Amino acid sequence: MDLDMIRIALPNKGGLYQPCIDLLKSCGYKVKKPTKGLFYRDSQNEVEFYFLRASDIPMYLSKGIIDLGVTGDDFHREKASTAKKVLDLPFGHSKLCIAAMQDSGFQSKEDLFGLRVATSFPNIVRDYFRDDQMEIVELDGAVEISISLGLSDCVVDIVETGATLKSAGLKIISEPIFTSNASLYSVSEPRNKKGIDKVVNRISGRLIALDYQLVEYDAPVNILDDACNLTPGIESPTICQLRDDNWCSVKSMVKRDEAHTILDNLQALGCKAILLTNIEMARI
Ligand SMILES: Nc1ncnc2c1ncn2[C@@H]1O[C@H](COP(=O)(O)OP(=O)(O)OP(=O)(O)O)[C@@H](O)[C@H]1O
Ligand SMILES: O=P(O)(O)OC[C@H]1O[C@H](OP(=O)(O)OP(=O)(O)O)[C@H](O)[C@@H]1O
Ligand SMILES: [Mg+2]
Repeated sequence: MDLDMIRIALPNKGGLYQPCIDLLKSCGYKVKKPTKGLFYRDSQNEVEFYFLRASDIPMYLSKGIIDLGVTGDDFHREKASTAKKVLDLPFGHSKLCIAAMQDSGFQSKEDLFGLRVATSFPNIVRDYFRDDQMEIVELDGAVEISISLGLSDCVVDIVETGATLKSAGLKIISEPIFTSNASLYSVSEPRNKKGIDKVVNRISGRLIALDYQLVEYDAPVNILDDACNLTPGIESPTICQLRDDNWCSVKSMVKRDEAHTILDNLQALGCKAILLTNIEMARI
């Protein structure tokens, strides 16, 4: 084992796979899953990628076998992992919901006491219901079909849009029991903290870059204060004098989801040559 290399676990398939690859590539890592293999080394950046089941990544982290891993918060909780959450990632948003047949008549958690519940998250379900009489049927996947096959009376399953449950003739009962997204987790006692921090700084820089855009515009000096109030930036806007003394050029970071409203308001103030661009990477 090369101790200089940081070992990073990524889900080998499913909904988290491609967003993970895209995120790491955008951070400058060379990462690809070999057609048959589960390992790829990026020597230049001193990292090794291991492609594992999302549900197994918490265990590898708990045992200190890998340094960093991306998985869902639901699996982290289910496996009672000792890994430390480092970053929330902007994908893999889902909920664990209780569901039963549309015509079952079940309306609340209490209606399910003593019955059979099928799930891939037995520990979360046990903690939620706290009912010794309930039978928890553990399944690896395709949980939604277990009721119509006669294996269970209800399920606790991952829901994003609800389309899977709907097409299986199921309805959601009560509030979600767990809300999840993909996160970057770190081993709790790092052997190479410097190396881990380097990776984490790149990824958090990319997340900031995704959250913000760069606005540049020319403002008449008499409205400069008003314009800067609209675009205060993170530290402070950059201001350059134009050749024409009556005008300044301003550059500032703005939140992506506020950018277009800010552009409307800058234009209404009398600013010109307003440009909005994406940020590839940011180190704040
Ligand atoms: N439809 C979805 N939308 C958003 N996140 C999801 C969705 N399905 C699963 N996830 C999340 O992705 C992670 C991996 O889920 P899952 O176990 O389904 O992986 P998978 O690779 O699809 O494996 P499997 O083939 O066994 O289902 C979980 O943390 C889960 O919360
Ligand atoms: O609410 P929805 O938008 O329908 O998404 C939820 C479904 O997505 C996941 O399945 P996935 O796509 O991973 O397929 P899988 O059955 O192979 O896990 C999950 O296991 C649910 O079945
Ligand atoms: Mg899946």
